[in-house]
Amino acid sequence: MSIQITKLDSTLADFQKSLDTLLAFEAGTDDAIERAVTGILADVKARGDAAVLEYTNRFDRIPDGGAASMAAFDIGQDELQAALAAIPAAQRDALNVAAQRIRVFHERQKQELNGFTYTEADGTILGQKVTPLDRVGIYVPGGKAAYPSSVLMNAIPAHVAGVQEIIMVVPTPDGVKNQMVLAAAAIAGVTRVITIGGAQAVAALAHGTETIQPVDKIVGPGNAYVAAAKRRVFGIVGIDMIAGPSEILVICDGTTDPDWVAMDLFSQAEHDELAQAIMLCPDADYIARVEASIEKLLPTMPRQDTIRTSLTDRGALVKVRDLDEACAIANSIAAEHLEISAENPQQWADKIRHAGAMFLGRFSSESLGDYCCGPNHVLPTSRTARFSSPLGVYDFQKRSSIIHVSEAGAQTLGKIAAELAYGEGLQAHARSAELRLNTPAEPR
Ligand SMILES: NC(=O)c1ccc[n+]([C@@H]2O[C@H](COP(=O)([O-])OP(=O)(O)OC[C@H]3O[C@@H](n4cnc5c(N)ncnc54)[C@H](O)[C@@H]3O)[C@@H](O)[C@H]2O)c1
Ligand SMILES: N[C@H](CO)Cc1c[nH]c[nH+]1
Ligand SMILES: [Zn+2]
Repeated sequence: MSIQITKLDSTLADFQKSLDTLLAFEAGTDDAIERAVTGILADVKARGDAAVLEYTNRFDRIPDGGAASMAAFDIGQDELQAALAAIPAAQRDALNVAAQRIRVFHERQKQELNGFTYTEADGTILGQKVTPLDRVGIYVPGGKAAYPSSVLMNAIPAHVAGVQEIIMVVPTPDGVKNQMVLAAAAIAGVTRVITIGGAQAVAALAHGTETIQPVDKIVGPGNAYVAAAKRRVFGIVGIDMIAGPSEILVICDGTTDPDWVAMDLFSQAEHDELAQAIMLCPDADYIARVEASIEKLLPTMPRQDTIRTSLTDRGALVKVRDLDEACAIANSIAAEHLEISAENPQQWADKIRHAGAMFLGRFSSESLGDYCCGPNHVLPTSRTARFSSPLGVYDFQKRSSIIHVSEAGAQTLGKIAAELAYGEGLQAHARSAELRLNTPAEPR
């Protein structure tokens, strides 16, 4: 069955409109999903564990009539270690190497984020103290596929930041626990694993229940229900970002093997029917070759229905005037993943301002970044890369300002503060500063 992937041409008058239509998707804004999530959040807040239990039994199709109590969803450290010991050695080795590379990258990130202090001539000390969050919830998606790599990507930066308690939630559809997910949790040092998912898990982490203590922040990707729930609990807890369905944008100069590019597009399309996969290229012949590769390779793919829907609904092959224009379009799309599959990729990367992660050169397939390069794979989607960043150590830390004013400093700063406070009509502020002056000023 041939695939109808959208073809756009940037030289045509209706190009921008067609592109906007293709991109018009916002995670967590579907009305029906919003209504369902609002109900679930309120119910879990009101009824706690009983509601989480009911929703989990129903949405995750827990067998044998469902679990009788929340205890059934808790996975102890023994079970995590047993899973680590039981998985094939090749999987264990791959997880360990990936974990180590992710740790090294995030340790480097932590060094960049250290606090600082400096002392002024009059002895006043100013600075910034960085402290980890106490307790975080990490959401690991598990509805359509299991993601051991997402366990590592969420938990390792939390660990590196110094978070003491990492509570992981992950749904187990049909009650099936993925052993690699449990093994990854053992490697990443997760404190507690609870096999619940969706909006009910987000609600439990945010509000707390009889058996789950509320966390300070919830991080991690998920489907539209998870995204909508995170949006709604923001303020009660912190959230990292809304990381929704995956996206890939490939800028290609037309010299990469077209099979490579086709498979790179598939790699994100296979996540979700709502995933987005787009290629920008100035060479019409090459675009036709990529299309032929898509046709050739799709029947070989196990998840071809998902890929087909994703490419049909949210995929595109775009003919651009040149790579400069490709970079401008890439900035407006602000994709989660941007591959620059071209000679001298750095010259084009210099022109990119908005992308969750950039993969430079034809050997940097996005799939390597998903698993083991080291940088985080939890990335902003739905054009939010314009204002947000990959999940990182900074998401698990906060900053406190340090202000230690000397007596001499209080003389200079007191006069300035008082002047500004009177200007704002705030007497107490002004007097508080003036009382510390060696030569007290008369109240104004
Ligand atoms: N950005 C990233 O780093 C990243 C990484 C991995 C996966 N992803 C994305 O995460 C998403 C994972 O989605 P998923 O569905 O596989 O797993 P998920 O864990 O996000 O969602 C499964 C849960 O959704 C809830 N749900 C499903 N249907 C429902 C309904 N009708 N009503 C109420 N709740 C319902 C259930 O509670 C279920 O447990 C995909 O879009 C994938 O592309 C992103
Ligand atoms: N590409 C996903 C982020 O959009 C992450 C992932 C996990 N496993 C495979 N891929
Ligand atoms: Zn992926």
